[in-house]
Amino acid sequence: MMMYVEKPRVQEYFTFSIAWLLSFRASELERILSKFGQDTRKIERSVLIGCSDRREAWFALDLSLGSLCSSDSLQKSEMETELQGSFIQLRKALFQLNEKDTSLIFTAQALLRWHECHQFCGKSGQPTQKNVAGSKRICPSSNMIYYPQMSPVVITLVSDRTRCLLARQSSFPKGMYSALAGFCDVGETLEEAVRREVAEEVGLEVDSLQYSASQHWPFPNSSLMMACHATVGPGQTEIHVNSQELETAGWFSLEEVATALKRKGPPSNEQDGTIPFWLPPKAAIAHRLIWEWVQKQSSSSNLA
Ligand SMILES: NC(=O)C1=CN([C@@H]2O[C@H](COP(=O)(O)OP(=O)(O)OC[C@H]3O[C@@H](n4cnc5c(N)ncnc54)[C@H](OP(=O)(O)O)[C@@H]3O)[C@@H](O)[C@H]2O)C=CC1
Ligand SMILES: [Mg+2]
Repeated sequence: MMMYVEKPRVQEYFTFSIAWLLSFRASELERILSKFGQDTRKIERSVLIGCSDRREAWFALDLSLGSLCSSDSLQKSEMETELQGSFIQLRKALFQLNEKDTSLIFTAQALLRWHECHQFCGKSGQPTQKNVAGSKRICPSSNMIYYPQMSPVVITLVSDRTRCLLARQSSFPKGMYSALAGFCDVGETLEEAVRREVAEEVGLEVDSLQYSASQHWPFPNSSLMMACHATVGPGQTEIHVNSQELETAGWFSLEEVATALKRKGPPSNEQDGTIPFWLPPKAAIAHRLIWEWVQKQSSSSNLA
């Protein structure tokens, strides 16, 4: 993926690097596209993702190898040399990006993927056309207008007031645990979705819940993550893991969670070959929920 900044007259472009985003002017991007045998009109596929403090409009363009050049690794390394950066999987980049860049890249990823998957009108079957900003697609044949969609998702950190419940899906990186998450069903409120998801995934009945914060999340498609803290009553802590949804789940103490929170990214194996458990990066709202819980528990244990 590559991003660029558009000023009223001058354009600059960004590309993913290992630790930062690089910027290029429009003329430079045109040169790069030409050099790699690409049609410079591909710039029209870019989407508006934000604007700088100096009121420069920022656009993003997908330069991933699948969309731009053949998958041969020579092209990839040539492009990395040309751009003086490195392609990196977006999820891995989350451990290195700051909050502002993460938000820009999440928007870019979500919008670019949405356009890629909504090329045709569901009513007429005809091709749809992107507007300049990329905020919608229009079908000239049926006049249908399509706007980018987001799915509402609840994410809940359940606590029994002394421990918190963390779980892992088999698709998570080895050793990583997170809070419980799930898509809201049509017709559900946020509160109903939290209660249903917690009951479905670990068989617990939530007795109180408190909203914390929200986050846009672009994996695998655009979601609006709504994060909550929930508690279960004493004597209501027996977990029944739904093995179709989760690999495992368990209660963790304040000390265990506080230690895991200090680990930055996947830790190395212990001497016996096991991996100490670790938590999602700061860019994920799960991290915030867990951090908030640690803060609250620490201050109440200091008061005790
Ligand atoms: N930012 C963060 O901190 C975190 C974000 N997440 C995100 O939360 C999201 C939900 O978590 P997850 O546990 O997977 O959700 P669920 O527990 O709801 O399980 C996923 C299943 O829900 C069904 N489903 C219902 N509606 C949708 C929809 N709109 N899109 C896709 N699947 C749907 C699918 O089932 P079927 O196959 O039967 O159709 C899918 O396999 C994920 O996108 C995940 O990346 C998760 C944890 C942390
Ligand atoms: Mg889930």
